Amino acid sequence: MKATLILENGMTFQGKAFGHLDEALGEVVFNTGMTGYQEILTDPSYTGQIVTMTYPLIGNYGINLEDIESATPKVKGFIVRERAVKPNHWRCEMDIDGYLKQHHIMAIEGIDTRALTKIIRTQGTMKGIITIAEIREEVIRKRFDDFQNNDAVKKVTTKEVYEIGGVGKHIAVIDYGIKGNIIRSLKNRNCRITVFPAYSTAMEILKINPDGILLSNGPGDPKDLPEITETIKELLNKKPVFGICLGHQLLSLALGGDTEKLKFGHRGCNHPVKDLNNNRVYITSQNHGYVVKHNSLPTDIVVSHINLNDNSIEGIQHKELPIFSVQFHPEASPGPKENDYLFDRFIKMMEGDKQCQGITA
Ligand SMILES: NC(=O)CC[C@H](N)C(=O)O
Repeated sequence: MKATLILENGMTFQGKAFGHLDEALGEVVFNTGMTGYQEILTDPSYTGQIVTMTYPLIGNYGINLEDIESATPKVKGFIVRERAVKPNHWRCEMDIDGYLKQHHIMAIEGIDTRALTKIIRTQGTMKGIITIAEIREEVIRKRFDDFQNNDAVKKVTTKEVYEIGGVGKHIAVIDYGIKGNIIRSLKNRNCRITVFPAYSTAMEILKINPDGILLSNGPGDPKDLPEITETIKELLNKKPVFGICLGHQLLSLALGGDTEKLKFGHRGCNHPVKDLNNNRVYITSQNHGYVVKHNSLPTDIVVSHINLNDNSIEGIQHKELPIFSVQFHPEASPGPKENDYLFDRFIKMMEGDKQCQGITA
């Protein structure tokens, strides 16, 4: 069945529908990962976004029910150059078409994703619609004008507090739309984990007397979450804090910093980041559209990580207190696993290891 991708700038692309045959409206972003489409589809940080994959063949190893980052796909829509119709892998349980159909996610294939990515890179991230219908110009305009994504965290956060047993450090994890591998990374380190809904109060969180607090990744603009930022302010100074992606952005706002939107974001598995603690360059997994602004942070905070592609801030650390955060994904999934040393750093920090606590530049 024919389908059209309509961009906010008026450009259209013709392709073929797959997955749920209907319509999807969202912010069009691109991901440069060559593999990892399952993890990408199910990463809650993509809530409200239509993801286009720059790698030209998607779906070739099919879908299994292990490599998922949350129970269901969270992308609003999916764009590929070519969909593999006959997946082949020993763990493959179904094909991508059936999977997206089952979860009502609209997708389009046959799109020149290279041209589309170039448009986004030059003009910036913009909204888009994928549809099998003919929609009138005014209706399209109205849909774009009405589109909002500021309640995305509310949609994906856990509704209830839940606990995962363990004999190690007790971590209060605040779920803004958490990826499964963050939990697995803590579990692998024997942590006892209590997961809280995004809008939990500082009192509720501190009541369990955790050894440390992890602020998770999540969708949307951190500035749409002033209440959460206030809660984080109340947590600072009380417990060691580790923030990842949205958690890093919210922590930065709570510390008095500022964030802004990147032109087209960072989404992929091979972004070079320098850890200024040890001067090593790591290859990181990324998925974000917002970033902490340079020179916006108070003097007791140092920039600990820098993106080597565009020099943007990739991590911060408090000079005195056990507080640090990164913009990229130490839990990988998809992408290189070489950054999971940061979970070890968090554990050491909770054990009172001062060396992990702030760099003196
Ligand atoms: N992965 C994330 O946590 C993304 C953070 C935020 N939603 C952004 O796009 O910048």
